[in-house]
Amino acid sequence: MRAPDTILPLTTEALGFAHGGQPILHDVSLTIEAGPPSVIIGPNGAGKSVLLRLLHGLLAPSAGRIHWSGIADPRPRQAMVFQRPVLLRRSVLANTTYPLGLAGLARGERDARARAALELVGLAALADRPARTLSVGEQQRLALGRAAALRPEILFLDEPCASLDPAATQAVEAIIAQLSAAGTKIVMTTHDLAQARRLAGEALFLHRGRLLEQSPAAQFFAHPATPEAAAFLAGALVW
Ligand SMILES: Nc1ncnc2c1ncn2[C@@H]1O[C@H](COP(=O)(O)OP(=O)(O)OP(=O)(O)O)[C@@H](O)[C@H]1O
Repeated sequence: MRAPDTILPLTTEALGFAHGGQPILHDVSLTIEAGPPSVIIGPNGAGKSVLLRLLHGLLAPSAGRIHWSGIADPRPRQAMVFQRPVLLRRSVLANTTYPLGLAGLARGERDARARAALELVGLAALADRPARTLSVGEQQRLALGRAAALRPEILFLDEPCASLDPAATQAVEAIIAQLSAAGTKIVMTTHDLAQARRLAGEALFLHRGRLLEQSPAAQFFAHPATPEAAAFLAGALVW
């Protein structure tokens, strides 16, 4: 049977996550459609990373459900990049081909895809370097290239620029914008409001484990619907 063309939209119904009796996310119902990046924002500890991990399937919900469109297994069609990438003690190229091997691609295809991805993230010239000798910014670009080589339909990014300086952040944002323009659905977290304004097509505002708003970015930033979001946008100390 032919695989469906898309696994989007992604919907959640009353999604909840608790750990050790502590509720962390409550009653999160959202729909993620194809299109420009969906950016999850909110104060530290709001549950942004936990939500991303639930959506990617790394954590199991304690309540509610996650539904992907279509009948295919969504796992091969999604990828995730973490705040601090875990790189193998191998070359930049080998780090990029490794997941392609796990995905079952033939050697020639692995190499071609990996080299194209390294080109995209500006690391083609460093293909033979041990990955762990890269700068922090280069390592994050490698993580993005490695994920992009899998050609996911949806790419989850957890604070992709958390430990980067402005130049490295700009490089990563350019890659994100390029992937998005080429049709990859980006779902990312950030606590950097300026970054959210630059990248977001829509904003999802999380506060103390609840999704208080999901709206088009222009609307959210100009007219937040809740006092919590308004205070957060105004730079008040919100937690
Ligand atoms: N895998 C996990 N299992 C149990 N609890 C977790 C897990 N990951 C995070 N938590 C807890 O869930 C709460 C929300 O954490 P989370 O990392 O999702 O917040 P965040 O909004 O991403 O914050 P930050 O901006 O600081 O990264 C915290 O209290 C954290 O300790």
